[in-house]
Amino acid sequence: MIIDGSYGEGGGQILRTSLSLAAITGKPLQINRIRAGREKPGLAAQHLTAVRAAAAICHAQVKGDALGSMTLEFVPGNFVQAGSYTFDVSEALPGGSAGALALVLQTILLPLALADGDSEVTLRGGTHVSHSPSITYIEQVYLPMLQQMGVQAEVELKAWGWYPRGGGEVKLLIRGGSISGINLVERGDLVGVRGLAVVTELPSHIPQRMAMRAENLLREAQLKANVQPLRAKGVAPGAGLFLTAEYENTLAGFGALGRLGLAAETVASIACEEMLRFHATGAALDEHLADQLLLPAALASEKSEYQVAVVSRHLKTNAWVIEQFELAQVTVDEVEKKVAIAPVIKQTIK
Ligand SMILES: Nc1ncnc2c1ncn2[C@@H]1O[C@H](COP(=O)(O)OP(=O)(O)OP(=O)(O)O)[C@@H](O)[C@H]1O
Repeated sequence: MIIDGSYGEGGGQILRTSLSLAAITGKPLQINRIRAGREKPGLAAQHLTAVRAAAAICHAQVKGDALGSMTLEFVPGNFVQAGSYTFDVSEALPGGSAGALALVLQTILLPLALADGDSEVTLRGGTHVSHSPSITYIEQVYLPMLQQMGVQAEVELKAWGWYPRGGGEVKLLIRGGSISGINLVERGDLVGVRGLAVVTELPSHIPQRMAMRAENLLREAQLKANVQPLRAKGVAPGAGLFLTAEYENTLAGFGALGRLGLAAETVASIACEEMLRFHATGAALDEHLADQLLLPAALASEKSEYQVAVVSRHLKTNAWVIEQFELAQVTVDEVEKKVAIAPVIKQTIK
């Protein structure tokens, strides 16, 4: 299988989806022009860790696994082995890295979820960093939605890791099994919004102010909201506000990260505005879950269909990668914003 890493979005997701699918199907993979669409193309610490993690679970032989590399050859050695693994993003870069460990987690989760046996994975790196799912999103939104598809996995946050220091840690438990399809065309009524306003190594008035502003903004919009302030220990200062909207049939997640010079109230309003924008669309899935559920849906034993808030370039690019592996037919209706996934060749899995 030869994949053009510059296709569409031209980002890291093409690499990660290809790695997951190569591990699952056992198909040798060559990927060229990796992250050609990005300012600093090639493998960064997070991507290199994902390559090493995917290789470890299926004993792959790898060429091109170096920082900045734009080509990779990945030849799986055997079927994915459930077991105990540790992957550390900071080891991929001299001086450490806050690369998003959620993206490494997503690369190996489905291969391990389809393997025989249970796995326990320790991941170290950034837990809450921009342009990636936070571990709070993984815990509150992504894994519970996967659970609706029969995937049994849970994550525990052991240490917070923010940009630029990283130093976070999570433990992931996965029970091997199969994946079922999902139908999420109707999201149902809003049950409520819950949130976490968190800081590490910063004064307690910051999470309190974030939580209060978020609750006020959401209540002004007539939404039931409960946002908990939390002051935790960490290796460095960090702050963020994370919201989960629970609807009758689905979950959606939003967040904003604090930084020096950004008022606590502003962090809260950025996350709330994102949530309210999504709520107004009436859609079942948030923009990010929309591209992230494609892969489990393609690996499921039934068809899936869902309605999304935004048909993003990430979504269309991920659909293209999945189709290259001939595992599923993905139909994206850009007018109705509906995505239909019909898995095709089951015998290539396992
Ligand atoms: N706020 C967020 N919440 C949940 N998921 C997110 C969020 N921001 C980004 N994501 C998800 O993170 C993934 C990012 O993929 P992308 O291809 O941009 O890769 P990347 O490895 O971060 O690399 P690159 O630097 O190449 O962009 C996508 O699945 C996207 O939906």
